[in-house]
Amino acid sequence: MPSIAIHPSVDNGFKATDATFSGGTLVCNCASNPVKVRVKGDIAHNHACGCTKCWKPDGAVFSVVAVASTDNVKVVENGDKLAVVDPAALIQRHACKACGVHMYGPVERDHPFKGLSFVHPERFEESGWAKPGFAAFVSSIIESGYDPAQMDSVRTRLRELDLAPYDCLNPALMDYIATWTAKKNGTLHA
Ligand SMILES: N[C@@H](CCC(=O)N[C@@H](CSCO)C(=O)NCC(=O)O)C(=O)O
Ligand SMILES: [Zn+2]
Ligand SMILES: [Zn+2]
Repeated sequence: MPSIAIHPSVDNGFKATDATFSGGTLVCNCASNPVKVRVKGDIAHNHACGCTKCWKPDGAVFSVVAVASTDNVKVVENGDKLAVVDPAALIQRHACKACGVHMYGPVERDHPFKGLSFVHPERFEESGWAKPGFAAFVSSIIESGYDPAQMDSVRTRLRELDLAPYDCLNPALMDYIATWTAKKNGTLHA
């Protein structure tokens, strides 16, 4: 029986990570005049995301998404093709109007992720970026139409791929968010 599809970058074995990867150029899917976004330095917190909002390639059940410092993210070509998908969202996902690929999503609001941009490393021209380390918002795939009866199989497959499944973010990021919140409301002192 074919195994459950998660995302093309992990389904048939992940291409090796390069410890020296230090960023590159994200390119959209347009055959002509593609949008190009330069990311300086490595990405962090790469993960599979099952939420309905993150961009997924055709046929993928999960997106693969990571963060970079917004200071290190620069639109270098055809930025006129970009539009914000949902201006009300925390992550201001800038998508190519022609092909739909999300190119970068800065967080600008007062939030623990302020100053970070969400990017999809599979759009790098270069290889060598780090493999996703966990799976977030797994239950959310049901919101995109996934059969709820298959969720045990999905989580089993994610564990096989070393993508520990969580229905929100992983403990490290949830602790980071809660620490920021506790400091902001004065419960925790810096
Ligand atoms: N069930 C909802 C969840 C959407 C959601 O909260 N997504 C997260 C993770 S995105 C990358 O990890 C999030 O932080 N969203 C903020 C935003 O989208 O602006 C659904 O599936 O839609
Ligand atoms: Zn495009
Ligand atoms: Zn998401």
